[in-house]
Amino acid sequence: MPEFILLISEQEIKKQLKKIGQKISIDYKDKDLVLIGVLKGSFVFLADLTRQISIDHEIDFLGASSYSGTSSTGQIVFTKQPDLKLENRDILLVEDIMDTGNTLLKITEFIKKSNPKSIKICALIDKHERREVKIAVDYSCFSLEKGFIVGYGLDYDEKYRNLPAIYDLKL
Ligand SMILES: O=P(O)(O)OC[C@H]1O[C@H](OP(=O)(O)OP(=O)(O)O)[C@H](O)[C@@H]1O
Ligand code: HPA
Ligand SMILES: [Mg+2]
Repeated sequence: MPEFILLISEQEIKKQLKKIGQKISIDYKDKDLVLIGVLKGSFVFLADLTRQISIDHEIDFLGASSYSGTSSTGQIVFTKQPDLKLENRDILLVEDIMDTGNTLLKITEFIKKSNPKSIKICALIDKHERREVKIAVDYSCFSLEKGFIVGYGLDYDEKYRNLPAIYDLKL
């Protein structure tokens, strides 16, 4: 039976999202902010984060998938492309987790082709142990060293996205 070790509670997530939302609202005041949620994992995080941002902004989605079980296949497949025009706009990529960093590196390179004014990254979890590429998170809600994380949108083979808090999964 899998075990779920609570790492970050619902209350802690709520408190941290309020802070990050306020910071984004200040930093992007007078900018043309577009949040791009990376599906599927970011759907819960994005839904809560957007409601903590007090300035006008638009929302779009991009789909990227590479994990099977607890490891990356190394093949990042784009399952959806953004619909909005991104040229000359201020893009904030919203991700559930940066792990090896390969997904966000590839997405950043892809979005750059649309000639945005700026691109930054907001991640719920910045996890360090398996990092393979040099890429920085601009807005990090929680920093973790290791573990395989589920809940609050994050899955293991498509399950456990519905858990309300953030857990370390022990298989
Ligand atoms: O930094 P990396 O090692 O590339 O890992 C991070 C990516 O992996 C997960 O996506 P996944 O492939 O599981 O797709 P999902 O969002 O649909 O679950 C996660 O949502 C990130 O997009
Ligand atoms: O720790 C993780 N949990 C869930 N999905 C992931 N995708 C990359 N790392 C993880
Ligand atoms: Mg996944």
